Amino acid sequence: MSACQTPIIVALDFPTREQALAAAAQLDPALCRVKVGKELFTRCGPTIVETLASKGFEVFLDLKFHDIPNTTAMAVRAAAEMGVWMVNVHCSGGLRMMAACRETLDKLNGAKPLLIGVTVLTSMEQDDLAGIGLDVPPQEQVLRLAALAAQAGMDGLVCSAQEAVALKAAHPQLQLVTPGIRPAGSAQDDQRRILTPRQALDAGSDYLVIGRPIAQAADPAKELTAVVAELA
Ligand SMILES: O=c1ccn([C@@H]2O[C@H](COP(=O)(O)O)[C@@H](O)[C@H]2O)c(=O)[nH]1
Repeated sequence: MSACQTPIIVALDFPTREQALAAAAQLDPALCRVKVGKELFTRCGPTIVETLASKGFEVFLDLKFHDIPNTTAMAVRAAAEMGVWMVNVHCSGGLRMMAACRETLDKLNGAKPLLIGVTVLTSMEQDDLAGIGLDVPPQEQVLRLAALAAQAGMDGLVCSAQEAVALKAAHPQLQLVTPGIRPAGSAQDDQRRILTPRQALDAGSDYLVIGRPIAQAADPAKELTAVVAELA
């Protein structure tokens, strides 16, 4: 049973172990989980996950695996054996790839991470999709990938909170993990499909991924407390 009482996941996108741990030291594991992504993991490796877990944090390993079914399933198994709380793969790897991950996790003994499929990155809008040959609105592509993820038995999706209402209607069993969260007044940065924390929760998001607005703030604890208050 998690000690965390909120849906907030803080993205620790830092180039060094010291910076990530300094930010984490200002966060309370009762108020948030943490996310280790490509930059921090590539710099630090699995020990950063172990250290954050030893400090009481549940860790979302956000490496967005995307490869052939066997390779992806073995990567997911390695993440599970690391003890992470959540792991993800790209839905665009296809049904057989996601099903291989599901099957591999189901065969493991002990606690298993939540297996989450990434739909359309929250940094992308319709023009970006057109650029890669997908001339459809983001929500249409998200729903198409969500149907595949549901068929594969995934636990949830990474999507924008802007798609949460439609996704909860179509697939109520899938947990929605939503980056692109911007408290009112925060910089949009490279994100495109954004909502505020309150809007995201009201739309049906289960977990809110927030990086720069909390982790890179002068006072991360204060920013986290403000988001917790907005959600109360
Ligand atoms: O569609 C996606 C999938 C993952 N992310 C990750 O979430 C955080 C968001 O950070 P912010 O600083 O709040 O923008 C970041 O680690 C991304 O890699 C995403 O933004 N969108």
